[in-house]
Amino acid sequence: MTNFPLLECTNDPADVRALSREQLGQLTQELRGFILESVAQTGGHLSSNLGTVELTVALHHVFNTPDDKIIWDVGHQSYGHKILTGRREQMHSLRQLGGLSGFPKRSESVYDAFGTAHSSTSISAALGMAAAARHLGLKHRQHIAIIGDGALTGGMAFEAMNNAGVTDDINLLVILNDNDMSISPPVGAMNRYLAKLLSGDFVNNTRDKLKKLLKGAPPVLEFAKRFEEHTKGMFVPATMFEEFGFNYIGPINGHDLDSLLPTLENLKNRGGVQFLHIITKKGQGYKLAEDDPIMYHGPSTFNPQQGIVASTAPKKITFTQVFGQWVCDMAAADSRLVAITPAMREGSGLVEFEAQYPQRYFDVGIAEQHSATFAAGLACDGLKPVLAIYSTFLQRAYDQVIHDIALQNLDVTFAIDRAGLVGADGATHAGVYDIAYMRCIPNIVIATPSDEAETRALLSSAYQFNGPAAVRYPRGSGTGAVPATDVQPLPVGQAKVVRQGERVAILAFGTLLHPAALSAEQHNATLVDMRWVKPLDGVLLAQLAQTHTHFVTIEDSAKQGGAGSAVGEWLAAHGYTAKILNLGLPDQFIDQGDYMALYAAHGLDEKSIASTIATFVA
Ligand SMILES: Cc1ncc(C[n+]2csc(CCOP(=O)(O)OP(=O)(O)O)c2C)c(N)n1
Ligand SMILES: CC(=O)[C@@H](O)[C@H](O)COP(=O)(O)O
Ligand SMILES: [Mg+2]
Repeated sequence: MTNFPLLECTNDPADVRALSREQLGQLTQELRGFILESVAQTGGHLSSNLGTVELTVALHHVFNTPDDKIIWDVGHQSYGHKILTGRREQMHSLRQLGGLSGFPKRSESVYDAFGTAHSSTSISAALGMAAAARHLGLKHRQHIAIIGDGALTGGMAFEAMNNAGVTDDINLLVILNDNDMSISPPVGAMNRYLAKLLSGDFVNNTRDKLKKLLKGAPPVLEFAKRFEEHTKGMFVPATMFEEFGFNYIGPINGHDLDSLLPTLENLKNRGGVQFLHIITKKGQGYKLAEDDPIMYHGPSTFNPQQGIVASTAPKKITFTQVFGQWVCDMAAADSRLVAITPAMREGSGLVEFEAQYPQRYFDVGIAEQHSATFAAGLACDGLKPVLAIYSTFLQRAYDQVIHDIALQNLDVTFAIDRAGLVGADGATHAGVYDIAYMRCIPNIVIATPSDEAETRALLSSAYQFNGPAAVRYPRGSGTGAVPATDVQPLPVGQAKVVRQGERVAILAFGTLLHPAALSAEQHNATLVDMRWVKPLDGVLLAQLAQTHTHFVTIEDSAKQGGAGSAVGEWLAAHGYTAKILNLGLPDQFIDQGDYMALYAAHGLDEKSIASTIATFVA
């Protein structure tokens, strides 16, 4: 690693507060260089972090952290903050087992005022803290929420602003980090509105008039004065943020310390609800990331000199790609199909679909609740919406799934990606609750394919099912089973006996079928690819219960309330008394790490499964 002389002496925000203006400039350069080299070695969220370097330095210089509270929305841009708050030397462990989390985490540092990772929570949390400070008489404490233009598309941000704008006697500063990007290009009317604030009528007019007014003033003062109440009132039309009750300031250049520092100093002592709009560039300072912020949003390891080089080695197709291919093929076969993503076009495999079917593609922004009810609305008119959504983000739309879709038995297909553990993103992104939270909902059917080929077929089954239907599949690839090219479905609620044995029945839900196969051989057990959590294959279960004494269930999701619980309930309800062992994830949050290692640590690799089953059947 390069030497970073000033950064290496900066161990605490108190050190940042002590730096001169000139040193702060040097610190931003070193911090940016360190982030690039460090993320290149570990992988992680690069572009967003490069874009918030100046803001991070300015915030820690101006505010009195950790007493003042900084809340990073999503938190994928908090690496600079981690580095300046005593975690520089642990950055090599970022997103790895036992290492630093890729997101702010209260248990990791006193400077991480609030744990984030799911978007659009920062204003609510900061407002809560600000209200608590008022209640506790902590008059001087500052509460700062930093939210991106992508995260601002989330409904919670508006709920919080709606509340904040009428809350008296609090210190709340919302900083909108507007880089005109979500993961993919931003969508929606809010994006258009922000663009309007930056362009033409609004800013140019204002700037020209202010220039005249402030002619001769030194540059720093020019910025500070620009925000004085009397000039603002005279020249700047009210923004929607002002209509919400905020004092709107900006837009200013978020890479220019001479703009950021005086503005933040000015805001620090103002009190009330303030809204600062800064303009930044995702990937700032690293040309490759500036040019392709999507590619550099969350890269794995790479050489910073070369940039990301596409591997030439043959790669297994991922589950996401299976979905991406299927949705295009099914759309070709059925003109009623429309596809929806809440801001995860690339991650959900919808790039090609958008290219082929732009009129049938909907990116609704980071708005999972809305995406579900929007799907419901489409279904009411006979369209067949496919909602592509990560398991962890579907949690956001729970009531919409129940109340707006299932209760009305609407024909919506859920393509649930990132089911199971996801690896480097850790507990915040784990897709391990979906089986438990969905299987209690009437009307819905839920499939758990064991490989890529089955994923495609079960997507067709779910799509053809007339009602809400979900297919959950993991990140990455599986056995490499080549999917068919047709869109033939498998029957709903029918499992597949993979191996016929006796006495012991191993019922696998999803891809853990494969590591369980060894145990089936060892114990001459029956091995079943259950395929469906709901409905369970009752006919097969009854046969097995009459001929087997021991049942083992296995799933890559939370055991409590999961697929194994469903089997246990079924056996009990039908009066069977077979012994049952449920294998799955425990009742605890599982932090980041290599996901194979994490499954092994929780007894879900081939070897551990074999030994647990051996003990159970002995
Ligand atoms: C509820 C939720 N949905 C989706 C995501 C996935 N996600 C992470 S970052 C991101 C884009 C955020 O854009 P923005 O807030 O503008 O930050 P930027 O990446 O531009 O720095 C998305 C969609 C998430 N973290 N949380
Ligand atoms: C911060 C965030 O929520 C996303 O960037 C997420 O990390 C993407 O995950 P995948 O890499 O699995 O698409
Ligand atoms: Mg953005």
